[in-house]
Amino acid sequence: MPATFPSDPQVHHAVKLTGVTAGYEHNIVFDNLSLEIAAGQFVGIVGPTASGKTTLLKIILGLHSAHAGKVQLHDSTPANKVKPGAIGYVPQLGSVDWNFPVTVAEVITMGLYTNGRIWPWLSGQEHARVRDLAHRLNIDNCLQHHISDISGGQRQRAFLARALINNPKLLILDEPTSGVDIKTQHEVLHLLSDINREGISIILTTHDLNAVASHLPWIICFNRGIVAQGRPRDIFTNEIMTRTYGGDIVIVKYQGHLLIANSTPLNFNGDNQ
Ligand SMILES: Nc1ncnc2c1ncn2[C@@H]1O[C@H](COP(=O)(O)OP(=O)(O)OP(=O)(O)O)[C@@H](O)[C@H]1O
Repeated sequence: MPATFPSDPQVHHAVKLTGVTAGYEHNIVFDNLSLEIAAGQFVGIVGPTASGKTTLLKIILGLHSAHAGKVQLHDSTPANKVKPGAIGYVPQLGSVDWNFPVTVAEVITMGLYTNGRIWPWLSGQEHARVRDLAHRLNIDNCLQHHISDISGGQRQRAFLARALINNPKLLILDEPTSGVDIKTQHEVLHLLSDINREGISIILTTHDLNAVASHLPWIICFNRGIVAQGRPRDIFTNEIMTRTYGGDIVIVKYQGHLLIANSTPLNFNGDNQ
């Protein structure tokens, strides 16, 4: 198993972190972190809660400043100098206020305002782009619906369309598979694979280990630093899962598939004890 994604001088990087230390006031979340993600990669970051996954995404996005180290996007650009819109970001949808009075079309259109523009009118071309993206993501029939009146999977697609509206080269998603059923999780990951095949680099975080094991080509196990990274079949081992999560995860190989389960038995009430 390669320790890192092949480091080749010819490889263009979507993201390169060198010796990055980051955290909040007295809480250092990770120290001296180096990470390279090649352009065109589709990477899943997994790890226990509070292990620093969102903090890492915020550092890449330039939403949070590192205490030390260098953050580069697309080979040489300092992360905070990247053109607005060059990175598409889908935040954790758990943090969104669904009572906010906006329609799906307005959510998608908001993506156009990340570049600091203030005029509210869309050109004919921009209207067409909103419609095309909605069609592509199969939400064209709910463009005028209020965001509280659509399903979790449709909301995820609406925010994905918002992130894609500026044709980003890099797409970053924080837990895009949370809060939706297993079928929708697979649909979202299929959709992301299609988007990745068009040349967009993708980085996502997730707690859905089975979903990423079957859909993503490259996994980073993260717990306040990189525990391991590689292809799912090399990463989802009992040894690496124990190092990442402690002792609660077991891996079962069944008919050529990896099944990842919580090893803590349930009692009669269904509560973990
Ligand atoms: N805005 C903040 N201010 C202070 N501490 C924070 C802030 N955001 C996160 N933290 C702390 O930083 C650590 C890492 O949090 P982070 O959200 O990056 O973890 P995570 O792996 O994304 O968690 P989860 O899987 O639960 O979303 C935690 O100890 C958390 O309490």
